Order: sequence, then C-alpha cells, then structure tokens
Amino acid sequence: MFFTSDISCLSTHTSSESEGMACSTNSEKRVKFVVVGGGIAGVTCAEQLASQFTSDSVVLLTAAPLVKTVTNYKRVAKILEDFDVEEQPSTVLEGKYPNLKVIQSAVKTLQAEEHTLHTEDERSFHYEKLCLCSGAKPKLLNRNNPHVLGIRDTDSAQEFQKRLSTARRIVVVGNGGIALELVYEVEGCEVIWAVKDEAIGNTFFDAGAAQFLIPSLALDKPERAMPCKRARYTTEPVADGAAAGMSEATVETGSALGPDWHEGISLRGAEKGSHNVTVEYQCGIKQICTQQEILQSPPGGPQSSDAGDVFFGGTWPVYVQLTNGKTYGCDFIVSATGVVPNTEPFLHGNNFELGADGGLLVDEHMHTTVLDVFAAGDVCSAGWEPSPLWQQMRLWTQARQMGWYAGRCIAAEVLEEPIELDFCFELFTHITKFFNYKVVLLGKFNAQGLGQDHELLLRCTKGHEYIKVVLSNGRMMGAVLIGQTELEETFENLILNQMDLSAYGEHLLDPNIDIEDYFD
Ligand SMILES: Cc1cc2nc3c(=O)[nH]c(=O)nc-3n(C[C@H](O)[C@H](O)[C@H](O)COP(=O)(O)OP(=O)(O)OC[C@H]3O[C@@H](n4cnc5c(N)ncnc54)[C@H](O)[C@@H]3O)c2cc1C
Ligand SMILES: NC(=O)C1=CN([C@@H]2O[C@H](COP(=O)(O)OP(=O)(O)OC[C@H]3O[C@@H](n4cnc5c(N)ncnc54)[C@H](OP(=O)(O)O)[C@@H]3O)[C@@H](O)[C@H]2O)C=CC1
Repeated sequence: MFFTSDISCLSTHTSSESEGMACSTNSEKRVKFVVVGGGIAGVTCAEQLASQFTSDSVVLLTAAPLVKTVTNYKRVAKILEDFDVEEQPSTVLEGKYPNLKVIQSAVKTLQAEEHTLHTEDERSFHYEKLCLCSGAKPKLLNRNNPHVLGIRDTDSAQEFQKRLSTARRIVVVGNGGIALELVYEVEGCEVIWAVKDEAIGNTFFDAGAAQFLIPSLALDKPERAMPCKRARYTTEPVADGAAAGMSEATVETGSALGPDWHEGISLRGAEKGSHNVTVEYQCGIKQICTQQEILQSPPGGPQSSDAGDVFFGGTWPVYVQLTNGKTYGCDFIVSATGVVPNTEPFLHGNNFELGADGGLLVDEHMHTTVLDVFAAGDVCSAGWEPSPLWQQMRLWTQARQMGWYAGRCIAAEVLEEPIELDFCFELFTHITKFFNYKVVLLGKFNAQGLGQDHELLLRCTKGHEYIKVVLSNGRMMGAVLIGQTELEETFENLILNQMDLSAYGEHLLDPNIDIEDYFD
C-alpha cells in the first residue's frame, strides 16, 4: 500500500501523509519506484510496477492535471494492437492500484547520483528505480512568434480551435501525422499546406499512397456516421494565458494527444463549406513577416500568389514567404514539424547519453546510461540493435509498449531475473486513420533502409483500397494497407515468418485469390 512501510514520508506537506513514516532527510520521501510523466508511457509503466509489486509504493509524478490511460485494448494480430486513450483524473488510477500515488507537480531537478528528484512544489523524492517518461514537445518553426502554433496537448488543441473559429486562411507547415490530420479535418477555412516533398504524408507514405489519398481533399468531408460517444479529452475552458498555443510563453506540460483527438471538438473556420486545401509542394518557409515587412520588400522580391490580398488592401495578421517564391497572408501558421524529446530538466548535471534525435538513449532493457534510471516513450531513443523489421517512431503504440516493457525490465532488475527484449519490438506495427481511411503500416512499410534491394507489389482501387507490399529476396519486409483490406493479420504473419514468397509473384495481391485462406 502507498505510504506504508516502504515509503518514508518526511515531507512537510500534510500531516496525514507524514504519519507513521520513517525519514531519510528532513524533506524527502523514500519511494521504491518513481515514474515521471502521466502520458501513456508513464501510466503504463506505473501500472505495470504497481501490479507487480503490490506491497511496494509507486509514485507517478506528472506535470499535467490528468493522466492518460489505455482503454478498449484489442490485439488485432500477434503484434498489431489497437486501443483508445482517455484522459482521466488521477483518482481513477489510484483507485485501481492502492499502492500507486499520482502527484501533480513537475520535476524541477534530478540528482541521479543521489537518487533524488525535486519537484516544482518543493517536494523531494528518493527513489530506488526511476523511469522517465516525460514525452516530447513540438519542434516549432519559430517559438517566439505568437502567430505560429503547435499542437501537442489538450490546451494547445483548444487554442487552435479557438483561433480557427475566426480564421479565413491558415498555413500548415509539415508533412507528417499532424498535418495529415489537420488538412483533412479543418473545414470552413482555406488551408495552404506547405510540404517539403513531392508528395503528401512523407513520414507515413510513398507517392503512390499519397496519390490515392489526395482526391479526398477535393471532396466534402463526409458527415460522421456516428457522433463520438464521449469526449476522450478535456475541452474545459482553461484560464486566460494558460492556452497560448505553443509559443514560448506557454506552459508545455500536457500529455500528447492521440487517436481521434479531433473527434470531440469542432475544427471549423469562419467561412462556409468543407475542404479548401491548396498543397504547395517541395517548399519550406523562407520567412514569416508582418504586412509592413511585406510592403517594404524590395522590387523583384517575393512573388505573391494572392497579390490582391497582399498588395491591394487585404490585410492579414501574418504573412508567409515560401521558398517557392509565393507569399500568403493568413490568420496563423500551424507548425506541424515534428517533435523533440522532452529531456529537460533531467539532463542538467547528469550523465545521460543522447541518441541522434536528442532522446535519452536506452539499451534493450530500457535502461538509460545513468544507474537505476530507465526511460520510455517519446522521450527516449532506442539504442539497441533493432530487428530488421522494426524502427522507432514516436507513436501511442510504442509509448504503451515501451512503458509496459520498461516496467517489466525494472521488475526484472529488482528481482535479479533475466529478461529478453520483448517480442513487440520484432516488428513495427501501426494502425491509424488518415482522410477517413483505416491505415495499417507494417515493418519496413516504406522500404526504410532497404536501398535498391527490394521490389514493390501494388493493388489499388480508387476510393476503396491501396495495398503496397515491400519484398526483399522474395520475403515480405513491410506493407501499407489503406482501406478495409482485412489483410493485416495475414501480412503480419507473412512478415514475421519470413516465408519465401517468390513463387507467388504478383498473385500475392490478386484480388481473385483469397490470400487469407491460402496462407492460414
Ligand atoms: C496531435 C497529435 C496527434 C497524435 N495522434 C497519434 C495517433 O493517432 N496515433 C499514434 O500512435 N500517436 C499519435 N500521436 C503521438 C502520441 O500521442 C505520442 O507518441 C504518445 O502520446 C507519447 O506518449 P508519452 O507518454 O511518451 O508522452 P506524453 O504523452 O507527451 O506524456 C509526457 C508526460 O510527461 C509529463 N511531463 C513532462 N515533463 C515533466 C516534468 N518535468 N515533470 C513531470 N512530468 C512531466 C507531461 O505532463 C505528460 O504527462 C499524436 C500526437 C499528437 C501531438
Ligand atoms: N495518426 C498518427 O499516427 C499520428 C501521429 N502523430 C505523431 O505525433 C508526433 C508529432 O506529429 P508531427 O508534428 O506531424 O511530426 P512528424 O514527425 O509526423 O512530421 C513532421 C513533418 O514535418 C517536416 N518538417 C520538419 N522540419 C520542417 C521544417 N523546418 N520545414 C518544413 N517541414 C519540416 C518533416 O519532414 P522530414 O521528415 O523530411 O524531416 C515531416 O514531414 C509524431 O511523432 C507523429 O508520428 C501525430 C498525428 C497523427
């Protein structure tokens, strides 16, 4: 149970907390396990520890007022999984695990050599084992410009919604998950979508899949067949100033949004109508400027695609000069340009090694390079030799899998038991929805790292399904399944068992062959 023998509470916060506890120093609580972060990785790790060590205390420290929990978990195939994520008050979690205590306070400093953490509200914790699950934050184009927004948590989503409601035109920059979701979900507002690449959705798709999806942007968004049964994320108004998008002044403390985050909120601009998206390919942002700066541009400067607005009276709060020479005035800019691991404030004074992407480097046991400190989810960089069919991507699924596995690794270390890298890291799997299509990604779905040493098989029925299989030496290495293909389980098996499929050639995707019966 929490606050019993193994947690020595010497905090001066409440007398009830202090009762019957031995002290280590005057203001320090001794806890067996501390997990930092109330996102999906931290919560899963804390649950794993709390259920495995029922007579030891687990403290979950989080900067956000609500915690994220996995609900409706479904195993779709051996590894492929699907689940919902809900924000819940910490009491729900504490109700499930009596030895788990959630404390809402951001960690201010970590003194790893002393095994001590200090929080913003002046509490101190001495841990035996620590797991850092502090997530990531948006890598914004410009953190100081109030016209540039990022979307990460419920506060920033709410700010986006508020600004959108009066907007006539926005510019979305980036070509990954958030941009794909936004350009499809936003209605009643012109969207200029600036992508660096030749095709949309480069973090998830190749040009073929992009070609399949892009017509959806020219159609009206279908009415949702069934309204969302319940809001999964809070949309309560927040205090003024607390939701300032993701500019520098913003308190970046919330957990990341996730599947269907936009279902509970209206993403409608000031105009009538549905989609109105213009994609500007192969360009980035040259400059973000005011109207005055635009007017002062030297002759022969940036060409304007909407010169009427820019140069003849129309005014916009902000102007975006693209590297393709066009300039757009808009209400605001969404920077959907990826994330950086949230390693602050843990790095200061500690010897964490970082991965190439700036995450806390972890080995195959989710151990960082610092004694007794583990990490999981968006904050970490997988430092082990990955399976040829797996790669790290900062997604819900991996946050859950890593949090769960980190909990098991911590337990194994405490119990001095051996543990092998979990099977879920054998194969990359992701199930999601883009442009109202179910999307399943398996293995090396974009032939990542395969160089020229691969061939592709494709099957596409416009408006219905897009199937791409990546083969190398006759073995299936990856697949993209868009639409209700029902092939995920069979393909997952074929990728995992690495069966030689050379003999089947293109028949592998022959719509007249029931491939499921064939291989099951
Ligand atoms: C808009 C959006 C849509 C997304 N959609 C999908 C999707 O459809 N599918 C998918 O798979 N993935 C999606 N993702 C990605 C997914 O949400 C993340 O990969 C995942 O949530 C990461 O979980 P995490 O627990 O590692 O981090 P987070 O959820 O970011 O949680 C980090 C936690 O750490 C806490 N914290 C941070 N610093 C401190 C500190 N100093 N002290 C104490 N606590 C701290 C925060 O309060 C938070 O509770 C989406 C992300 C965004 C932003
Ligand atoms: N349904 C899902 O699975 C969803 C998942 N997510 C996850 O949430 C996280 C945040 O999403 P998101 O921000 O979209 O991140 P992503 O990593 O998915 O995409 C970032 C995109 O921005 C591009 N980019 C980076 N820097 C610049 C720049 N300076 N100018 C122009 N383009 C740039 C990247 O290009 P390049 O790759 O060439 O650097 C990439 O196309 C990600 O981990 C993502 O996977 C988010 C929404 C939905």
